[in-house]
Amino acid sequence: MYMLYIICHLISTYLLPPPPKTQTPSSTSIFLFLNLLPFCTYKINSIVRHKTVISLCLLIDNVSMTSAIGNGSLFYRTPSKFDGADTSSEKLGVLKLRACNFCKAKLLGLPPLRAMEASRTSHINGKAENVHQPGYNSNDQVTANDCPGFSGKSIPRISTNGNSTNIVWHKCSVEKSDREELLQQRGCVIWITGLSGSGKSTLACSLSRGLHARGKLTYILDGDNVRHGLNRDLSFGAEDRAENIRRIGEVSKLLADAGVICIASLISPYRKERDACRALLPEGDFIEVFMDVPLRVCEARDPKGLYKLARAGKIKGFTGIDDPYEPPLKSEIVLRQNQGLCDSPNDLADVVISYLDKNGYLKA
Ligand SMILES: Nc1ncnc2c1ncn2[C@@H]1O[C@H](COP(=O)(O)OS(=O)(=O)O)[C@@H](OP(=O)(O)O)[C@H]1O
Ligand SMILES: Nc1ncnc2c1ncn2[C@@H]1O[C@H](COP(=O)(O)OP(=O)(O)O)[C@@H](O)[C@H]1O
Repeated sequence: MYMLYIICHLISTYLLPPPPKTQTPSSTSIFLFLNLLPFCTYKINSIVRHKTVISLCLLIDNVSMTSAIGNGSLFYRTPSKFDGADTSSEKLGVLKLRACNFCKAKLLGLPPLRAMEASRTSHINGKAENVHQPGYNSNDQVTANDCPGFSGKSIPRISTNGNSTNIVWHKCSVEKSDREELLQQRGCVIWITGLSGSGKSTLACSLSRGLHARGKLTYILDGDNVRHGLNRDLSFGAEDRAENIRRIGEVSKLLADAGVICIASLISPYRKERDACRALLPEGDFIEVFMDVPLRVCEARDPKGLYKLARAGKIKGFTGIDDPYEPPLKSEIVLRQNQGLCDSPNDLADVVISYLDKNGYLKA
């Protein structure tokens, strides 16, 4: 068999015509075919399974085929970066785009993406729904949603959501679980609630630092900070607070879907709105942390002087003073003082990290 390969190789190298000067797509394909033919006869059976195909893809795309197969046998010398399967398939015309993606994933050690068929459950309005696409064929490798501009046969489901009419949910074959595998963690929301001065922001920061040190991707949505941008239009009136909570809940959901461990720290004084945020996420992915610190402790801390202003009547509707705070009834984690003393922020963060660890959020 090896002899046969060597003979074919010699024929390919010395007897086949020299590379064409003009590189038209048809001459390119014919020339490539002639040159690959002897090689294929040697290992036609294993070419799909064997790493040869991996090497071929890379070699074809990255380096001159001249050095790979024989002297002057092939003609394209492409840039050394592997920046897209379309480029290589366009140039060579023979290698399947999917094969190239597979090879690239193999070489980079990435797990292959699941087929579209396995991923048709989606969350719409917080409810798991089966995204039904009429005409969807499980054998289709590309759907309209996967490829904008593709005029396939599936008719998407049009829906109405609040004031948004005629909207369509677009799905992509790269899903939450794919991102989680990449990040080696599970996307979730840690929702820290409590009075002003109870230590929400401090805990959020310690937690983020602790998780970051363990190689986990986090992002903090702090009420104060979000009110500097996205929620700058909102006041501290009941309706606006509810909207503040709702928006942060929606952004948290997106971050969790991105695979991130999202840390939301805001007073979020209303139980109903907090529970609505919980309902946006799959079971277990909303972890409520209640900073159960008495008002007198928060007031004694008063790091921003706001309690003083509120007591003096200079701030109206201050939470805990003249605006309500509804403590959670059943949060996953309650952090309270021990014999009148607060644990350090790092110790409190460790409690949360242990919870995440125990419940499998720190691995994919
Ligand atoms: N009226 C009133 N009540 C409570 N808090 C007030 C008020 N006015 C301003 N602040 C400052 O705003 C921070 C709270 O913002 P949040 O977005 O977390 O509040 S809420 O969830 O919408 O209730 C809060 O920050 P924290 O102390 O970090 O909680 C206060 O600094
Ligand atoms: N675990 C803790 N023990 C003692 N003091 C704390 C603790 N966590 C935070 N603090 C202090 O309490 C004050 C309020 O903390 P902060 O994180 O800003 O609360 P919040 O975000 O809930 O308003 C700050 O002065 C902070 O240093």
